[in-house]
Amino acid sequence: MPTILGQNQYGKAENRVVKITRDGATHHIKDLNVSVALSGDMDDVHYSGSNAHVLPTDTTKNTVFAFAKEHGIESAEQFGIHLARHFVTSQEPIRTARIRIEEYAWERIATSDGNSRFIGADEVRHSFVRKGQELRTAQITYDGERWEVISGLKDLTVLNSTNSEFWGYAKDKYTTLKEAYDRILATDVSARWRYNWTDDEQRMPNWEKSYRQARTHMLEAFAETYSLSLQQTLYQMGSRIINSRSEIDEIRFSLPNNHHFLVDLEPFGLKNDTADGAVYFAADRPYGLIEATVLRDGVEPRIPVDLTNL
Ligand SMILES: O=c1[nH]c(=O)c2[nH]c(=O)[nH]c2[nH]1
Repeated sequence: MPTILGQNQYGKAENRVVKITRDGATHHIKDLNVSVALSGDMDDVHYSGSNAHVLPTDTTKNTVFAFAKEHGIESAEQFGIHLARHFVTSQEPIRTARIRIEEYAWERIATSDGNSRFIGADEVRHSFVRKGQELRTAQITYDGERWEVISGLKDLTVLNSTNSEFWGYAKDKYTTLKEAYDRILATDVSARWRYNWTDDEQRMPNWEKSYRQARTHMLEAFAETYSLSLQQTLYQMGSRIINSRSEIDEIRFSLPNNHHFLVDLEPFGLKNDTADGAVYFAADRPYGLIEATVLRDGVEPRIPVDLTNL
């Protein structure tokens, strides 16, 4: 049966590019997922395997990161126009470039209520929380006598664009990680906290207020901690809640380390360091997974170690 080639396109999909621009202590973030699809005179590569017209998908990926560094990301539209024009005008066989962009929206971590102990909105200008993501959870158990209430949240995505380091760790012959003195710290917070309320209806906590406050304390501790490891930040977040909320005795966290790697743009003559306008590759896996319980001194741990069982 004779066959002919129909519509075809190719490129690198889902380039996760994060750009941090610094305006003094105030940082700005652009977080995009960029997919490139190129089409044109591509019969030969399909029919005979000749790659002469094929600009590698790897190159399209590099172009996305290099353009983010060199030309900036004013808007998804402007960035896409720039890329599409480049591919079509620089490679004769490429007739059409389709750039699809998803943009993740972030907002600054700021004080939500007057009585929290935040250090002042304009002092922490490098801390962000992803918009509209998290899920609130609750587990209530009653045996006819006593209650156990475990509340929590998951997928609360937060990011500090500075004030994070990681160095001085154990090394063996398999260690290749470079010590970091200024890195992005980002995680999707999963947390479960257990209330010490068990029976007295009169002394029942205000669940709505308690949730709001716990969330706020968590975000503030994340933003305010100068972090030497995600483990240290986790402990700060947990102890802030235990110390500020007398109704909560125990909190367990599961924190993926959402790695952001500085892209090596040296081959394109572009210096890419953390000083300003740094471009990062946001990797999705594998990821570090940091988990721990923080307890009020003297109480028994009761939240299951594996939060997926809750
Ligand atoms: O905050 C971190 N904790 C680690 O245990 C770790 N391990 C690693 O490779 N990077 C990091 N970062």
